[in-house]
Amino acid sequence: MMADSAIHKGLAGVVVDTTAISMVDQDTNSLTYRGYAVQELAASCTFEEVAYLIWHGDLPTAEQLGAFCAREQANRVLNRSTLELLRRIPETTHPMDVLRTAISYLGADDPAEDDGSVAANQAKAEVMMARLPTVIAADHRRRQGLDPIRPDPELGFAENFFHMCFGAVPEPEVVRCFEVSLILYAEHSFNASTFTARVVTSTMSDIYSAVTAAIGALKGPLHGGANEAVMHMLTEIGSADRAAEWLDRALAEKRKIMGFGHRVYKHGDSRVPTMHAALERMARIKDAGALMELYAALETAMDERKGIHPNLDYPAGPAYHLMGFDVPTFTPIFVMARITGWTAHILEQQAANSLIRPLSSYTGLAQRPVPVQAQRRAG
Ligand SMILES: CC(=O)SCCNC(=O)CCNC(=O)[C@H](O)C(C)(C)COP(=O)(O)OP(=O)(O)OC[C@H]1O[C@@H](n2cnc3c(N)ncnc32)[C@H](O)[C@@H]1OP(=O)(O)O
Ligand SMILES: O=C([O-])CC(=O)C(=O)O
Repeated sequence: MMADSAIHKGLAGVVVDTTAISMVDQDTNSLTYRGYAVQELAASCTFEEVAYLIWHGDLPTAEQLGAFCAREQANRVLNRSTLELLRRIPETTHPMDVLRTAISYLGADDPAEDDGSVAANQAKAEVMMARLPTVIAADHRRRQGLDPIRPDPELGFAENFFHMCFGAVPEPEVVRCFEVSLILYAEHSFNASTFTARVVTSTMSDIYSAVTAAIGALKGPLHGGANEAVMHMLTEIGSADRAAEWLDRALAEKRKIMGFGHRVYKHGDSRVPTMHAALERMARIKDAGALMELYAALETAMDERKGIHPNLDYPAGPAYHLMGFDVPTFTPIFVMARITGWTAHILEQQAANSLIRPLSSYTGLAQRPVPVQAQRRAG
């Protein structure tokens, strides 16, 4: 094969493979999952329906959805050894590291014979989707010195997460705002964490290794970690009247403004209007006018100074804060949703695999002889 000697730093603009899972179109500023606009899915579907769609290519019938939800509900409970593991992880550990460890352990603890088949990996993906919220909620409660709450099989995926975190399910509008965020976070083509999962899969490694690596990639603040960083930033700024001055200083210090900019969307993130509307609903419910003024002031100042628009993490961070989650839970919630996209891509990569191994252009020293030992030791 002929080598392409051009350097594509960060693989920007490089098309590395095909996918039939989602389409991110920067020209029309749109995002579709299996051909459906994400805004329409967010308006009328449950997260469980969207998960099924991402995995199977079509929305489920009532019968398919019933069977899928029954499996999800049955898979939620953590076994004793996983609970023991969670108790032994230091309390100072970031929840993303807790999740990375938990998924890695789930793989080690999986009694299934790993034949790597589509059916086996689909079943493992379902188990991860069902168990991740239980791990995240147990860890959320541990930070407050509270015992875990068992999942409630009578509740839907989103409702059950609130139940396991807080021991209560809030009003339906809050649950719906949360569910909308999960739908928007579920899938986004070849983003850094999904690509990481595909790289690991391309070596014919196993699904748990691919998801563990993807969690590590998502944690960084240039990717999923930005939803936590947004909340820290808003807290640091404090109030709307300080936003412009704070931004000028941050830009002068060459800081990256969290929740703004995107590798693909240069005219605004397709998911932001839907998540912004959910955030506004949350702000009305929680009477959070001051936070919304600060949010708008920073957005306006960033547009005026740099012409850079918010990405999904900008409205998602404050929305999760208003829902009552502590900041370290924000990126794990992203994982709860993106597990669907990651595992769909792992299955797609397996179905038409080619080892992912790009080239690099060497800039180090020219070849030179290894000095004899006496010369080496003399320095
Ligand atoms: C769900 C998600 O993962 S969405 C992304 C979440 N991440 C963030 O919100 C972190 C903040 N954003 C960023 O760091 C970037 O916008 C990224 C990493 C998301 C995208 O980066 P890239 O595609 O590499 O854009 P790039 O860094 O080339 O930006 C182009 C220019 O805009 C500037 N820019 C882009 N985003 C930002 C930002 N958030 N704050 C300040 N300047 C920015 C860059 O400094 C660069 O300026 P320059 O040409 O003067 O050097
Ligand atoms: O696509 C990206 O590069 C990042 C992103 O928005 C996502 O993963 O949801």
